[in-house]
Amino acid sequence: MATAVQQSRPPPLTATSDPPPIFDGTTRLYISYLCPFAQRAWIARNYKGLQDKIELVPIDLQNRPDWYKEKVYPENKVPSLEHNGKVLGESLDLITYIDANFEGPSLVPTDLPKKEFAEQLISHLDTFIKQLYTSLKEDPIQGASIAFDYFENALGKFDDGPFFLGQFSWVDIAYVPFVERFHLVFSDLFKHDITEGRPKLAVWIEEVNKIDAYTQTRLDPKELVDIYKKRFLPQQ
Ligand SMILES: N[C@@H](CCC(=O)N[C@@H](CS)C(=O)NCC(=O)O)C(=O)O
Repeated sequence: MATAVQQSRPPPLTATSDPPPIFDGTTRLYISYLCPFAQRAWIARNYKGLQDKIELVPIDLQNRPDWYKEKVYPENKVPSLEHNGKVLGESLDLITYIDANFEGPSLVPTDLPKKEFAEQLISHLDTFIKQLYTSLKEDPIQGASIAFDYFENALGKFDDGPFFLGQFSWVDIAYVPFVERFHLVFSDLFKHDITEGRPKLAVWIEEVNKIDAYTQTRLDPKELVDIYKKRFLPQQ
């Protein structure tokens, strides 16, 4: 696996941090390093090579500054994007917004069959995520099997590359934070390898891990597993 040098991560802003000079014309992406939704927008920003055009502002959600809700984003969630005097939210909207409003390689296909398949996969996201989180409380292997069989099958649709639409796109970005988490969590907590019997998923994971725009956003595996252990297996 290609391992790029980890870019330095600014420390998260907390309840005692001053706000940045909001609406001074700087474009800012507010994230939390732990949030899978924020990770999507962060990957899109990196993939398009916008590191110098979109400033990353990490927030400590457990110790959130009041000014974030009051001055930046009344929804009080991450991610949000401050751009041209406005603040926008919702991770999937932010990926397509960043794609449409900034330079860099395109993330949304124009080819009709791919566009349509992308919509189908994006509308399946809520189901996919729910299946995985529910499985942790019920039957992990069964839940993983339903969620990742769909994934494996979807990867067979286009054969001009290892990703959902052949080439890397916003669909891969939308799914990858959850695959990262559940690949590790199933392996560590339940000794279950989600790639077993799913060769396309195995290649997808391998290929996505060659993309710096993504690897720069990955969580520390130990921290990730600890968070899930505490949340889902409190007795251990
Ligand atoms: N639908 C939103 C979900 C964002 C979201 O739930 N973010 C969480 C962190 S992972 C958050 O900010 N939670 C803070 C809160 O709910 O108070 C998106 O896709 O951007």
